[in-house]
Amino acid sequence: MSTSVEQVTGEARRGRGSGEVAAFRGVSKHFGTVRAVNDISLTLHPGETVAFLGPNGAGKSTSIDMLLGLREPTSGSVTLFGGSPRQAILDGRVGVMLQSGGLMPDVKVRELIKFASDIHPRGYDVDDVLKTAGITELADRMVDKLSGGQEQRVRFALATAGDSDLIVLDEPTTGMDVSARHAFWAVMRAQADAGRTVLFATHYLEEADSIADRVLVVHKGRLIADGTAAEIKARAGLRKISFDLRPEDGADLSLLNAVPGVNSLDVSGHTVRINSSDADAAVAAIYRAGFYPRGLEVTGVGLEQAFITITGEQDAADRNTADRNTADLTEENAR
Ligand SMILES: Nc1ncnc2c1ncn2[C@@H]1O[C@H](COP(=O)(O)OP(=O)(O)OP(=O)(O)O)[C@@H](O)[C@H]1O
Repeated sequence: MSTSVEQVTGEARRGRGSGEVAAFRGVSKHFGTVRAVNDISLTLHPGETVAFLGPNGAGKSTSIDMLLGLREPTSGSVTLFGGSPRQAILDGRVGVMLQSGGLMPDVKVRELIKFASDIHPRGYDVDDVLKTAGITELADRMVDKLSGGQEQRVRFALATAGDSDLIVLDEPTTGMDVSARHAFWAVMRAQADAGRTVLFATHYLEEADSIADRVLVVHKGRLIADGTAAEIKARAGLRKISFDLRPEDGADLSLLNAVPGVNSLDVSGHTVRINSSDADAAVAAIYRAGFYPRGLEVTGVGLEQAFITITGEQDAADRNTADRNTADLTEENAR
């Protein structure tokens, strides 16, 4: 089953503000022959928490750079709050946490945040920012003596300071330990509950699944899915079937290879796990083949499996197109 942006779309915006925070209109960005971003159109609405997912090199950072006016599109347009990204940033409407960019050294955390407040168009209370980000205990530490995870938390504090309308985070939890991540997402939820729009790129799919109310999947520069995590999981069309087989039931495991709709099959000890695109047919076939499955469970797959399926389908579709083009060319040359 192939999944298109049109199929997985729209529903994520239910109940959200109808205004426009950001808009990409037919945006492409090429670096020489590399099509880093390829004809992306999308709108972010007020109050959405949006996860931006994609394999390495998919075009997430390039898209974020264009959203923030750090790079110009090769074609198409990007607007923030109906105007230019640069203007929105000058107006203090955007809080940002990027992957790169060091913090100012030789100052204490409190001094750094005070300095950032002094130059921020909206200004803010330093103690409030420290408290909100949960880093009050780091206030008197030297910035260049922070651990990687602590530095991430300070960068996050700067991104959330200033009551901006949009917070953009590029892989914000990289380098954070489990408890720091939990604390981080608790703060993020509060930010989203306060009505701020949050866009974050991540490779941690379980974070996207539990935090985001809208998920964008980019692959090879194209937007290939846009919906809630539940919609994307459902559209991947997969169910997970698991059961145990006892040796005394005398099952011939090779018969499992003939079960229809099997996307992946894993037999470990007596436990069988199947990812299936047609769980009903698969379960019926398992019984028909004479198996006696114990503790049979059919559940939905996680966002990670859905992500692998959707990006894999896109790769297969691209290969088919390339094969067709080669065949057409060969035919043309033969004429
Ligand atoms: N300045 C540049 N010059 C040339 N190619 C670039 C440049 N910046 C990015 N690219 C290429 O554009 C593509 C998209 O890169 P991008 O950094 O946007 O991906 P990403 O989705 O953020 O990846 P990751 O998850 O690895 O951070 C990649 O093929 C990358 O090599």
